[in-house]
Amino acid sequence: MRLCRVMRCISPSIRHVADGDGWMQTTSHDSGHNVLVIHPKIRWGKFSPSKLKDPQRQLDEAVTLVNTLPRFRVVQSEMIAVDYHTKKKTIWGSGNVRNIRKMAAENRATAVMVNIDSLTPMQQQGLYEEWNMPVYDRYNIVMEIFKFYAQTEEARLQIKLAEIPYIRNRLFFMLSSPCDPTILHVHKDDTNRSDFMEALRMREQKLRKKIEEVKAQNIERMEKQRNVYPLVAIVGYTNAGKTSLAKRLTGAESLVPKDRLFATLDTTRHFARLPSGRKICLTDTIGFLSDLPIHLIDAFEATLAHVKKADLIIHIRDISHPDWRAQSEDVERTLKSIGVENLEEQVIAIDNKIDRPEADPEAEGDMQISCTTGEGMEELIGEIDKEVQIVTGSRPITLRLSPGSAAAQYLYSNAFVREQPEDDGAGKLIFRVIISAEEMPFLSMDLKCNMTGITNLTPNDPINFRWHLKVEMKCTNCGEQPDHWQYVVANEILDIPGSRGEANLVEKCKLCGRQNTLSIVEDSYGTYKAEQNEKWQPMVTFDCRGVEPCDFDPRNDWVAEGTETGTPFNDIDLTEKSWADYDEKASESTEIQDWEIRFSHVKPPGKK
Ligand SMILES: Nc1nc2c(ncn2[C@@H]2O[C@H](COP(=O)(O)OP(=O)(O)OP(=O)(O)O)[C@@H](O)[C@H]2O)c(=O)[nH]1
Ligand SMILES: [Mg+2]
Repeated sequence: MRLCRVMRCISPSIRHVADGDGWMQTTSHDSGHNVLVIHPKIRWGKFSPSKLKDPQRQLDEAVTLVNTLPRFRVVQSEMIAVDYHTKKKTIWGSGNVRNIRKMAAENRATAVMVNIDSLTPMQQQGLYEEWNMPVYDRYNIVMEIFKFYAQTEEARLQIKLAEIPYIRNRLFFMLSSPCDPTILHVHKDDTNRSDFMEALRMREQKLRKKIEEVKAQNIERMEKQRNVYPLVAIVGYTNAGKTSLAKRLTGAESLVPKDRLFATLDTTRHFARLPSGRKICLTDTIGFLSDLPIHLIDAFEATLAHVKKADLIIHIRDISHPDWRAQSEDVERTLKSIGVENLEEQVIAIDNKIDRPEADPEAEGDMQISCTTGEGMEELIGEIDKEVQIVTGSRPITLRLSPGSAAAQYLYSNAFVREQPEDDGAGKLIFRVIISAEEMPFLSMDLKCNMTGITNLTPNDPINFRWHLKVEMKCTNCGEQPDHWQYVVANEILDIPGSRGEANLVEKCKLCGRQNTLSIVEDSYGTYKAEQNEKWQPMVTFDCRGVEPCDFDPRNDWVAEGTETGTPFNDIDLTEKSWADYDEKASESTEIQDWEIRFSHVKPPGKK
């Protein structure tokens, strides 16, 4: 009788399949269900669970997952043993299948959740026929949660992509075994296309393209930010305390920890200042969960790009959870699957919730904390500071600088100065700071060219020479690209508006209003020497704050001398970035070719 009812809906459904393209996964969180949750506990064999995973905890987690959905309510949960594996069409033998049907009826359940990562369409159909009610797996429930709670466009796109392999697999199944698609949690929207597989492929392609764009934007934003701040990502099993930790470290009001699985579905960025004065960009991320199909993680690639690209990853573990070891393994496995290769070096493991009586005293993470009481937080911040210094290659250095110099102001305004600088008694201050090469405000302009018959190429009068540069804004608030040439002259000194400092170039950012400056470092001029021909050689050093040169136009007024003869060449024109002449004394031609410029960070002049 039940079978007949199912069969009656097969033919129209299959016609739909052949006609339409707009296949979607159904969402049931609007209508809701009374759910019977069954965990198939594998008794023995190679598919029996890892010793770290307690089946009762797995069942408890499934109950929490289902109850996370607003209109879903677990009415009963049971563990029912199964031999060897869960691959049979109805998972259990007929006796257990009958018992589950009875249990569902007694508890007035309207749906059953079988706690395995994903049921095959054949199992979903087989169990539906046995129980005559929708059958969910872990994947279905997680997708329902994601769909209900996703807030941003990025999360929604990723969810849509994650559905596609599921829908494709169901549609293939329906071609050979027609059934009501809603049994398999798919339905069709109103659009009609005959080549539905092709339509699905097109949809996947479009989504992938959009997600690639989002990912590229995320990476670009991160790379830009990384130029300024080290990136620290917080990861962990869902509900471990990631958001709580991010809130503790940054004080961000917008972060609201919740006692709910997958409370965070989108990556958010926040800033924190470490004791060394270094500012870091901290990301709170989506939680991990065991036994999820890999394509679901793949689909969240754009969001997880923040983790992959992080300089340091904090893995927070809820050690008050009885299964924290298994959860920790799941997180490490997921990190590896998204391409984090060097867990030992890149990740610090933090044990959270030590205030709870259930906290495992034998947990052996790198540090122990409680986000609720704040215990261990100071040590953790010190550890993050130390790790960030290591990963960014920062080290303590001593600088002797003039009090009003641009470099001294750079150190102050970027909070590198943590202790009062000492007066050296000769008008300079001695700064002791922790800084990485990338954060140095000094940029060397290096030249590589091929010179024939000449040496000691240099501007004719370096301190009055016009260094024509394209200057890029580096202030964090915007990313203005340069479109014009401007020049700096060492002898032309400008006041920095609103400060007592001076610089050779002052540029106010049109977008953020910040005064950015560039100065030529005194006596930093180099000459291009024949002995190092075709090798990078420094020509001048710039002190940059908020701006950086990215191109140089040599123009004219350069000098050099014959390599063997010392013949002076006093008016070399490099407008074409090449030059040719003749050295009478040596009876040979002289040339400059293959002109190339690069800018590289260097140690500050005056470093002790
Ligand atoms: N007792 C105690 N509770 C904590 C601690 N840290 C976090 N919590 C609680 O644990 C729950 C989950 O915290 P969240 O910070 O939202 O966890 P999450 O890892 O961001 O969770 P998802 O975003 O859902 O993956 C909240 O109710 C927190 O108040 C702690 O150290 N001790
Ligand atoms: Mg969270």
